[in-house]
Amino acid sequence: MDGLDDVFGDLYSDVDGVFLFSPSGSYYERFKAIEDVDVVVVGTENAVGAETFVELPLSFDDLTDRIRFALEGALEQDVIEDGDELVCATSVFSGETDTLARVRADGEAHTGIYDLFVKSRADPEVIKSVLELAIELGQKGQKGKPVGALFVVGDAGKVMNKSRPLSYNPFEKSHVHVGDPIVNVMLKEFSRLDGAFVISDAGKIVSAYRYLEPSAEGVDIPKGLGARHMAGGAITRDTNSITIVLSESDGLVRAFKAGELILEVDPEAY
Ligand SMILES: Nc1ncnc2c1ncn2[C@@H]1O[C@H](COP(=O)(O)OP(=O)(O)OP(=O)(O)O)[C@@H](O)[C@H]1O
Ligand SMILES: [Mn+2]
Repeated sequence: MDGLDDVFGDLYSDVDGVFLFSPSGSYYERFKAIEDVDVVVVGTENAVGAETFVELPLSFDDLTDRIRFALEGALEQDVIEDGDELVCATSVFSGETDTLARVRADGEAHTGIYDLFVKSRADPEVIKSVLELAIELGQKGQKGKPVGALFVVGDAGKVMNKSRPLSYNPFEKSHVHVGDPIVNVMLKEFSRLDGAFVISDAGKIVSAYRYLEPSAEGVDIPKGLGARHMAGGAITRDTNSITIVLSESDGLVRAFKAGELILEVDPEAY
């Protein structure tokens, strides 16, 4: 008859690697001593001085986001390979390791979440705030009606040079930042109106109502998307910005980087 060890042991039997999320030093040392196991430490910092480390831009409250990010980062750094079976040891409740998840690395399932945060100029916290805001806008709309929005994040000086005002900029003399609850209300209100929001690397709202005029040459965005998405994609090739676009027509939130669509999120499924 099986004991619990046998049954739960299936979770970590025959794995190609172990991902330890923010382990304590002593916990990590115990794993290091085990033969034939590749240990990857994942966290916002490499506190244990691990040889193999994948850095998280944020700790990701959502467990699936946390693991997805680690997998994409590890694949990107060639720490693991497509098809590898992995066990992730992380904390959901206690701050200490209390959860195991077995996952398979799938190169095809690439969401772009790692590229979006780690390989961008803007502060990862700022990108996360804007992404969350767009998702929230997509879920709720503006007074119940679907709404579209375009946020350009990072390299704001250059973005301003590649755009022109459609109207008076309500953020002209203000020093407000994304993430601040009041600002989120303002951004939602202004999202009813035309044009793009321009946000600096550090999250300062530089402008609303910008009409983007990037060169669209060579930009390859999926067919069927209109002017907002074309401009949103193209500006990220002309500048070092990333864009987060909420579509009024299909309700999806998309992120563009270097002229390419790299992340697509359905706010309803989030
Ligand atoms: N170059 C641009 N810069 C900033 N905003 C733009 C630009 N082009 C279009 N927009 C904004 O996008 C809005 C929608 O335009 P359009 O329908 O062509 O885009 P779309 O990509 O189909 O977006 P949606 O899926 O939301 O309909 C416009 O009303 C305008 O506010
Ligand atoms: Mn449209």
